[in-house]
Order: sequence, then structure tokens, then C-alpha cells
Amino acid sequence: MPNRIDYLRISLIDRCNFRCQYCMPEGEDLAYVRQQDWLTLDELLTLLKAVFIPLGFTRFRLTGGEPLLRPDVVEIVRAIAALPETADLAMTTNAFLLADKAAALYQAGLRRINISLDSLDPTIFQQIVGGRGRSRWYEVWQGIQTAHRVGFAPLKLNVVVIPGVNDHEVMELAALTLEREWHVRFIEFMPIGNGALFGEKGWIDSEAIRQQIRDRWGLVDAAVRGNGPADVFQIPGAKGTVGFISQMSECFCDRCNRMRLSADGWLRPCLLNEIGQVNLRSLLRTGTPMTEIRDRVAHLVDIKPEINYKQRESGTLGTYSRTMSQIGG
Ligand SMILES: Nc1nc2c(ncn2[C@@H]2O[C@H](COP(=O)(O)OP(=O)(O)OP(=O)(O)O)[C@@H](O)[C@H]2O)c(=O)[nH]1
Ligand SMILES: C[S@@+](CC[C@H](N)C(=O)[O-])C[C@H]1O[C@@H](n2cnc3c(N)ncnc32)[C@H](O)[C@@H]1O
Ligand code: SF4
Ligand code: SF4
Repeated sequence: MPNRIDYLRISLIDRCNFRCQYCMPEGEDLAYVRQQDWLTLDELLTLLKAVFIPLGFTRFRLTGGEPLLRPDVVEIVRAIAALPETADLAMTTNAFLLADKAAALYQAGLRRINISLDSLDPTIFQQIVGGRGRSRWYEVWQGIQTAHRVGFAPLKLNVVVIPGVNDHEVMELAALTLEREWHVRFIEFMPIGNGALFGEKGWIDSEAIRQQIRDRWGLVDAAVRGNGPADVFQIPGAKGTVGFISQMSECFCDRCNRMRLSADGWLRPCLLNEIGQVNLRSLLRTGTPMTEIRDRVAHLVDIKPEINYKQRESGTLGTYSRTMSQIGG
């Protein structure tokens, strides 16, 4: 029985205020989508109401680039949260601008937020996210604290583990869950965004990290689940959980439940396979009847199992014309 495809990751913008080494390294020349090519709020709502919701999509995640750079992000949240069919609305952000925006986002109806935090050391953090001067770790930490205070729950922290860069911090990051109701997820580095860095260092198997945690504190299965691919565990007695997103060492494509919509309206059936993409913005703007657009998307949903990524065994991925920041992770 194929999985139900009901989760849409919506990238609001392909720009970012960070330059994470593993995603959009400094110095790399990226062609950004022109602002007039962004799907407008009206176009996004039209697609949700007339295409995605009728096809059974009810769970939505706003991502980017950095979604908080999108000027109308609060209005977008309010509009999607107000749709009666929305069963879940979440955001993935680097949290640099979150301290100022957390309350407005919460009031607009956002309840769940995943934040990238690759290091607890401001110097290492700055090395990972790029930029000079005072580390931007402090604003991010402030953003996380504010989100917690405002009431976002579950609050998840995403850590991309880069061998030789932040892997020595894994235990300290896992320890955040002991006293706080936070959910720390370790993500295996994927070779999309910075092939050179990946080539040198590769990824660390989730099981190796689990074993370190098990040896120190013990580890049991946790009941808390998200919509995504994380396997979730808990240190006995901890308030939060530790999750593992193991796209390199373990395959979760057989439970894939999602598609991705880029800021300029390209619908992408699989993160790691460029086959089958369709430009919904262009269909919309050329007046294609909504029934026809819906049929095109319904067809993609039907054939998604054939498109889903299958080259995992080789341990390498293809070359991609769009990187993670452009797709939304
Ligand atoms: N290969 C692959 N990786 C994914 C997929 N979905 C999420 N990921 C990875 O998991 C990371 C974190 O995802 P999030 O944006 O936090 O979303 P999520 O894990 O789906 O969210 P929850 O609903 O909270 O479980 C992404 O940046 C990717 O690295 C997917 O479909 N395929
Ligand atoms: C592309 S970012 C967009 C949202 C936001 N800017 C952020 O960083 O949370 C979404 C997620 O992709 C992850 N990511 C980016 N490049 C990656 C890579 N090469 N391998 C694994 N995860 C990656 C990030 O860590 C982040 O959790
Ligand atoms: S991971 Fe997120 S914060 Fe880092 S460069 Fe990519 S889009 Fe920006
Ligand atoms: S790689 Fe493709 S098929 Fe596999 S989980 Fe990610 S989006 Fe789904």
C-alpha cells in the first residue's frame, strides 16, 4: 500500500541571511529567484485551496532559504492556519530573526517550529554559518528562548553533524534534552550544497551517535513523532527527546509522505531526484484551468513511488541544479 502523500514543504524564499557550510557556502554564486517570480500569498492560497487540499494535503511546513526573510511571512502563516483543512502548520528556520517575530507568528496561528542549531559554541557556530564579527549564535539562542517562552511546542532543534567540525558536541547537544522539553535531532550530512566539504569528511552514521548516548545515559524509544523522517528516542527520565534523520545510513524513502513547493512555484516530488518537477506558477499565470493543474498534480502524486530516490545504496547522490536552500530542505 503506497503512503498517503499529505505533507507539503513550502519554501517561501530562496535567500538566506546565513551561509551554512553544508548548504550555501560563502563565495558560491547562487542565482536567486526574482521577487516577481515568488508565488504571492494569493497564488499560494489558490494552489492550496484548489489543488493541494482537494488532493488530501493537510500538513504544511514553511521553509526556505530563510522563511523569516519573507516580508509577508506572518500574513502567510495567518492565512494557512485559518484554512479549516490545515491539520498541522510548522516552520523550519535558522531563528536569527525569531526573537522579534515569535509572538506575532504564534498569534497568527503557528504552533510548531524547528530551528537549526549546529553548535553550542559561538565560535564554531560562526564558522559553520559564516559571517564576520560577533557570533550570530547569541541572536539564535535568544530566538530559541523566546520561541520557548511564547509557547511553541514541540520545539525541535536540528543539528547537521559534520565530522571534524561539530561532532565532538553531540553529547552536549543531547544533554539539552535532559532538563528541557526540547527535541534535538541529529541530521546526517547530505552531499547536496557542498560536495567538497562532504567529499572530505562525509557523514557520521546515526547509529554511532546513538551508541555514544546509550553508553552514557541509556536510550529508549519515544512516543513523540513528527511528520518527517526522524526516528525518535529518549534518554530515560529526560524531558525532551533525541531524534535521528538518517538519510545516508538508513533508508526512509519507503515511508515518504511529502512533496516540495519552491518559492517560484516548482513542485518537486522528491528532494533527491529532480524528475517530475512541474512549474505551477507558470501554469497559474498563463491561465491554465485549475482542474487541469489539479489533474497534473494528482498524476504526480500517483507516480511518486516511481520517482522516489533509489540510488541510496551507492552512497553518493547525483548533481543537482537546485540546492537545499533553493528546495527548502
Ligand atoms: N532525504 C530527505 N531528507 C529529509 C526529508 N524531509 C526532511 N529531511 C531532512 O530532515 C531535515 C529536517 O527537516 P525539518 O524541516 O525539520 O522537517 P521534518 O523533520 O519533516 O519535521 P517534523 O514534522 O517536525 O518531523 C531536512 O532539512 C532534511 O535534511 C526528505 O523527504 N528526504
Ligand atoms: C535548507 S534549511 C531551510 C530553513 C532554515 N534556513 C534552516 O536552516 O532551518 C532546512 C534544513 O536543511 C538542512 N540542510 C541544509 N543543507 C543540508 C545538507 N547538505 N545535509 C543535511 N541537511 C541539510 C538544514 O540543517 C535545515 O535543518
Ligand atoms: S541551512 Fe538554512 S540557515 Fe543555513 S544556509 Fe541553508 S537555508 Fe540558510
Ligand atoms: S529522498 Fe525523496 S523519496 Fe526519499 S524521503 Fe526524501 S523526498 Fe522522500
